[in-house]
Amino acid sequence: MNSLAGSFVYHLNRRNASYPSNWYCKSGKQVVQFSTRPVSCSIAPQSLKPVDQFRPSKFKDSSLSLFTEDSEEETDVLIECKDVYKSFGEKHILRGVNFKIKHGEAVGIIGPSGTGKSTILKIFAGLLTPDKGEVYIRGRRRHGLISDDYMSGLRIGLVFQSAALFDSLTVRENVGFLLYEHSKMPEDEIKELVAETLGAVGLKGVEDRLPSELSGGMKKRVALARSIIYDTTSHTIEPEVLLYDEPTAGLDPIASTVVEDLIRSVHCKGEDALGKPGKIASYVVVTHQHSTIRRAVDRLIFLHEGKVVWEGMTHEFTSSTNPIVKQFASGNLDGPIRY
Ligand SMILES: Nc1ncnc2c1ncn2[C@@H]1O[C@H](COP(=O)(O)OP(=O)(O)OP(=O)(O)O)[C@@H](O)[C@H]1O
Repeated sequence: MNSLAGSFVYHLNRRNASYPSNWYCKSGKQVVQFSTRPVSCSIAPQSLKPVDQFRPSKFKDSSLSLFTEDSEEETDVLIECKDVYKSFGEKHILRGVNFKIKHGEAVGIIGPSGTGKSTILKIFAGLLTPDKGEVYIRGRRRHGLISDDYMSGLRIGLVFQSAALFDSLTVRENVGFLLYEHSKMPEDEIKELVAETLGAVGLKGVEDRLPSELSGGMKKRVALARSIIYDTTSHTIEPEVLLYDEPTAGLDPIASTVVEDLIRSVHCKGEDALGKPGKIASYVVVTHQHSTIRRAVDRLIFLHEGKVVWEGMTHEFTSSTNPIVKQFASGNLDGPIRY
């Protein structure tokens, strides 16, 4: 697994794609670690609609690539990969990846190690560019990096494998980081919002702790809180899509269940720990864990040797007759997947 140094909600902002390695937040504390600016990409402030009423807009700008078909099915598509290729030097990782994720879906991307699952998430987030092929987000072609001007307004949250909290900042400062740094919200409102957001992920009374005083599972929940918090005073909408890279890696089975349920709870079809409807419209989880596959997602996309080899509903996974899926599901050493 490739893990990035910084990881949370990313602001896609062309002017500030990177920070110097020694970097200080407003409070004067050194937070370093970022090679890439934390972004909470915001999809153009549109009229706020409940997520179940949302349909992607059509754009008139002819310089943007659009879906050519105008069917209801196409307008429901949130993310589309069309024949995406990506190599790192001689390593040809993605070799013609095609799939669509619809608005509102909870999708898992699974497959053997090194097959390019995290690479796909990074392409969605604009941290990497495909060598060939196209990625569309809400019908708008993602040409390049987080600097994509026209993607301004798109909110994509990332929760990476390591919680990647700033060690020198308290939980409150970590969760409220973007608001302290980039919003005009008064500090007491941020404090209140941070407490509420931590409550939504089932964590109360830990605001003044440092990350070193938390368990692994708690850190992941703090990272999740950091990715779902947003400036309630601005016109931007809540995160459109959250991308989770191995959110349960390294957790014991019970801590995994807590995180899996949490992922469900912040989805618009769920209910958070405070009993409120979740705010995340759609999410994509990259995982190896069977419990996460079963519990946290509805549909699966199976990647092998750089291509999608199977797609299906989660309940179809264990009964699939596809030899690659069968081997992966059973953990058998014999089969088409070679290590
Ligand atoms: N920036 C990079 N530079 C060079 N190689 C890279 C880079 N990013 C990824 N790779 C390589 O690409 C391959 C795919 O990596 P990726 O992390 O996407 O796989 P994965 O399917 O998520 O793997 P795992 O399940 O083990 O986490 C790996 O061999 C990795 O070493």
